[in-house]
Amino acid sequence: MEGPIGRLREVRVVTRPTSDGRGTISFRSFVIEVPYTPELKLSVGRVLAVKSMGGEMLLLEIVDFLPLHYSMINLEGSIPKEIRDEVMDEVERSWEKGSPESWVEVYAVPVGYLMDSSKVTFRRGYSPPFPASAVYQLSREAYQRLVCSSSSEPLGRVLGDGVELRIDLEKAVRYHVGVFAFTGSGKSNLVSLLVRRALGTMRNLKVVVFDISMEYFTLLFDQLVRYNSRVLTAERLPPSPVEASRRFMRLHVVPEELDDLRDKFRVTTQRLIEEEKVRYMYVPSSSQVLMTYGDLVDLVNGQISDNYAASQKPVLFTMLQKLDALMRENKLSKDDIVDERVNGLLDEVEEVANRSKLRETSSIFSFINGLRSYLSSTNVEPVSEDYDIEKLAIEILEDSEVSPRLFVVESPKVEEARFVVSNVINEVMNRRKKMFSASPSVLFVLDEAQEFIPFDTRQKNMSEKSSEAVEKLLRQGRKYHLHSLISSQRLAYLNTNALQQLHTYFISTLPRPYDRQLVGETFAISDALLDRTLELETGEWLLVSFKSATPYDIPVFFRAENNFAELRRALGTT
Ligand SMILES: Nc1ncnc2c1ncn2[C@@H]1O[C@H](COP(=O)(O)OP(=O)(O)OP(=O)(O)O)[C@@H](O)[C@H]1O
Repeated sequence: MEGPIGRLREVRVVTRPTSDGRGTISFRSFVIEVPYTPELKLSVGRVLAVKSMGGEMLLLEIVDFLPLHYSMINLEGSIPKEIRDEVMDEVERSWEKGSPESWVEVYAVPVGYLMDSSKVTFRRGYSPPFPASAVYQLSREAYQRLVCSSSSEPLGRVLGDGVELRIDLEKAVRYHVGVFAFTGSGKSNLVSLLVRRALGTMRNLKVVVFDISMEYFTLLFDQLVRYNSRVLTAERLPPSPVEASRRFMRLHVVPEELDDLRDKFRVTTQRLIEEEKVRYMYVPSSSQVLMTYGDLVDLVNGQISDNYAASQKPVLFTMLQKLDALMRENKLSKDDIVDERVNGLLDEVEEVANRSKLRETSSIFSFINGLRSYLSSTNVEPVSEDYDIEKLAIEILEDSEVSPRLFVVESPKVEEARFVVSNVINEVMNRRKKMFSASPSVLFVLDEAQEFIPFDTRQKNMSEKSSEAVEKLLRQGRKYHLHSLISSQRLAYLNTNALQQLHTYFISTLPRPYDRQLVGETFAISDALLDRTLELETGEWLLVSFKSATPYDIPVFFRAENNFAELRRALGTT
């Protein structure tokens, strides 16, 4: 620990209603008086320690600070102007040289840890601090031990003191990651940086980026070149690689910062097309969405609860039992697509209906016939030799050194993107569940996540399906080594069940108080700390993590490395 910087003067408790309005939440805040000198260096996010009743040091994090001068405290408008000016001239001069009458009021909040100062060890807990006690600043080494993992390349530098921030990416990925910030704060830059670091440090990881804004082809360009990879587009490209590369480039915006690399991009894209790294993926139009066994069970259940004559209901229950037996026997899940195996079942149910002496005009017969004609009209065999979602799922799960590691799946049409997201995730999860091995690990990246897991799925086409798939991935994915990184502009628009599954949050400017309050409540962090995110510049982030990215759950403000700079370096153009 370094020498004392000041003394604890006051403890305040702030209480407010929770963001859902159902209860209240309180935060403690401390006021520390620090003597002012022109050399004094303070920054938001710095960690302090103060002696507590339990004998250990209580850790606090700075959320704000304000210089004060004794002469200004009672300098009200009732004092003649001439005297006010004279006092203020004096005070202004004092900031340059320091004065015993000036000090800095530092506001800090407890971060939920106590420190044994002799061994520099930390444990979770809270113990009330003694008022008027000396407050210390943590040494650089102690701070590093608190917030930095030893593994992986740095993600950036801590704001204020420049410590390199290294996080435990493997653990962060395992427990799912969220990136939340107002548009233009650097979300896609950070997401790309995280993908880059994850591929670099986790040798057994594959990454699948679902891209509706068509940004990641450029943001991860060097990574696509470096690793075996696939960029999958729903656009049919011309057969000639030169033409195809021109067309493909037209579909993508090369950011201004990389304008000088436009030619290099075009020529290399042509190579990627020749190597089949960039290729067309067949996506059935939404009208061709195929019925799953889950849909069929729902349909039969729907028939049972409809106004059917009582005489038909036992037959429908028999149909459910037979369906259940068929699924068990064939190890089918509710996400598997219905196929010709259902035909036999329909014959049996028809037989039961006949034996029950139901009238020929009974609606159950038209239900069975409807299902038969659906089965004969859908071609559930692969439509063609095209690369499709099934092939993608197979490649994602392929555990071989030569199989692709990075996939960018482009679909700018939101409804289609939801279809792709839900089908890819379901296909990968179902296949993985039937496998003996949980290798490789897979990270699914969902940018603009509000489109896939919206708060309200009722109004949006296909969003119920994508929301269900992503929620399942977030809940069950970890045991199958399937993980997720989601990014969005507004937390309020997202499905809250999904948010609770994320253990690591990167937050930049979130202008709406509700969004900040939601994060505060999820991680029990003070509003005052989250309010500081309003002052963050592009590329600056607050990292909060629960038992994952950092050794202890201490919120860290940092400046992320610039993804574009790394891209340039990798392309040898710096
Ligand atoms: N860490 C960083 N260092 C330097 N510049 C950065 C950093 N992060 C982002 N920028 C710059 O800020 C700009 C916006 O970044 P980015 O496109 O990632 O924001 P965004 O939040 O994804 O925006 P949008 O929501 O509009 O897509 C880019 O020009 C990028 O170069």
